[in-house]
Amino acid sequence: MSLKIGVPSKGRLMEKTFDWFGARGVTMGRSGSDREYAGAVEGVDGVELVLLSAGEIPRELSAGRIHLGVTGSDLVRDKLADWSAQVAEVAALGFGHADLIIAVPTAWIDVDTVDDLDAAAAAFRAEYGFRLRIATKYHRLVRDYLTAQGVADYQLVDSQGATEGTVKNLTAEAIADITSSGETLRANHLKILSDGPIHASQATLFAARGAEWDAATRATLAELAKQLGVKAEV
Ligand SMILES: Nc1ncnc2c1ncn2[C@@H]1O[C@H](COP(=O)(O)OP(=O)(O)OP(=O)(O)O)[C@@H](O)[C@H]1O
Ligand SMILES: O=P(O)(O)OC[C@H]1O[C@H](OP(=O)(O)OP(=O)(O)O)[C@H](O)[C@@H]1O
Repeated sequence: MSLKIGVPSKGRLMEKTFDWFGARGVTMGRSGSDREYAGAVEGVDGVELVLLSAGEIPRELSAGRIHLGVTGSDLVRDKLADWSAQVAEVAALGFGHADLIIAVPTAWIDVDTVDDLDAAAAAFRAEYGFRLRIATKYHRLVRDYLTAQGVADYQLVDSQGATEGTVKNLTAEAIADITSSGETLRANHLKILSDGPIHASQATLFAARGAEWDAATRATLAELAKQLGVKAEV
């Protein structure tokens, strides 16, 4: 059986993933045209490339349909319950850095921390009769974080894109989203709570604990890990 490795098929992580492996002597590329989601790996025998959306890689790892996968550490933590029981972190790849943060309108001069947000949420509910809305696609990470911080008087509203626009559009009062340059937040008159990020994400190589690891795939993993200069234990 060959070892299946899932890598992002497009978007901001794809090229840098190819570069990271290429710099270590493992060449990845699409096998056909730009539109074909099949790929080839050269440099280590027995590795099969599977091109997938970054957002789907956590689920494919969890199901054991791929042995290894590259995606953002934020996506694995958010999409998988008890993620570390399902996947092992093999290597942080040093690119795709982005912080998952909570942001509120710049005009909220009394709100700078999560504690302030907690107070504002209570006041909001008293005044408007419904819970303050936080727009996000990171439901698990945000919920776990706010629970740990003792914040309960809020509701999450789902936003799968253009999340910073929800405040202006009056569908949320605050947002929780990924930021890297901060440009999108600034452009939408939002400021980050000062407590630090919920999660500092980067592209990471994961191994699926539940994939079928037979003697052949284990041998391929050992060879690949040696070539990449990483330690891989599943
Ligand atoms: N502005 C940004 N700068 C750097 N990294 C980012 C930024 N926004 C998101 N990311 C990271 O990129 C990863 C997601 O990549 P991308 O947006 O290309 O995938 P996706 O939205 O899942 O794409 P797809 O539509 O293929 O599923 C996440 O891990 C996220 O942390
Ligand atoms: O801090 P910045 O450098 O401005 O980047 C942050 C933006 O990048 C991501 O959006 P993406 O480009 O993936 O689009 P999306 O809104 O469709 O998620 C993220 O959701 C932010 O909106």
